[in-house]
Amino acid sequence: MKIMFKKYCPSSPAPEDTAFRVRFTELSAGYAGHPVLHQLSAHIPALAATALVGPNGSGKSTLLGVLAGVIRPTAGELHHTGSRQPAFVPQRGAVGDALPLTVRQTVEMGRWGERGPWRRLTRRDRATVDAAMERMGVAGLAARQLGGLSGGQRQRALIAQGLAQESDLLLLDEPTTGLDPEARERIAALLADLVADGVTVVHATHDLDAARAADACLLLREGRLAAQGHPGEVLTPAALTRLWRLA
Ligand SMILES: Nc1ncnc2c1ncn2[C@@H]1O[C@H](COP(=O)(O)OP(=O)(O)OP(=O)(O)O)[C@@H](O)[C@H]1O
Repeated sequence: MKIMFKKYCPSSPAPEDTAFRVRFTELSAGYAGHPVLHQLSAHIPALAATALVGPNGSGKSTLLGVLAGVIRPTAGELHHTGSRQPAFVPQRGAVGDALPLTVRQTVEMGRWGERGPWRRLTRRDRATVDAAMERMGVAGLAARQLGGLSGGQRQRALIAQGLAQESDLLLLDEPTTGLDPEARERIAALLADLVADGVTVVHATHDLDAARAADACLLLREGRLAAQGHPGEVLTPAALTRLWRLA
């Protein structure tokens, strides 16, 4: 099993490097005594949005964890063309309501990878945090407790934490689940803006409209890749019926 981060060299990208941000081959992964992903081979296109779609338990979050580097593959190859560590935004429900954190403190945690949790943030760190909050439209909520926000506000604060990591690869676990249509649209528009600005976005989703708006789609079934390609080709009525009937 190999995991590789390629050194970033903007002046002379190899031709293949411009095409994908992550590529994996025969990738398997899971939890102690519980294999989940089985021999997946696919790539995540660079500077594009990729949707991970599949029924509950099909392995979307596990694949995000592998791409984020928090779950170690048990077999296969994983090749990153970027040199920056991916930024991972977990499911909103995984972030405790009871945590006594303000929005600003939450977003500041995005600098910990660079700074460490106990070091004072530099002026540049604070500017990065401010810019991330501004970008996600949560600057006006900076002093509010995370647990007291609406679902959409909280999701934007968590994405701002991801942005504060200044990665070129943003991984999001169900960023629009449980949100009303307006909040969903706002997040979809913000993610599209990030892609236009050079961020590669991968999001696990049950929201088929969000998946159809992506540039690429990986369809998972029981930890295996059922299809990959453009959402228009992958998310056909026949494929979706088959997938959910078998789920
Ligand atoms: N920490 C864990 N320890 C053991 N098994 C786990 C763990 N997390 C997930 N699993 C199992 O791995 C399998 C895949 O789960 P995963 O969360 O990756 O699927 P998913 O497609 O993201 O599901 P959902 O749509 O419900 O979020 C499931 O059988 C799940 O029970």
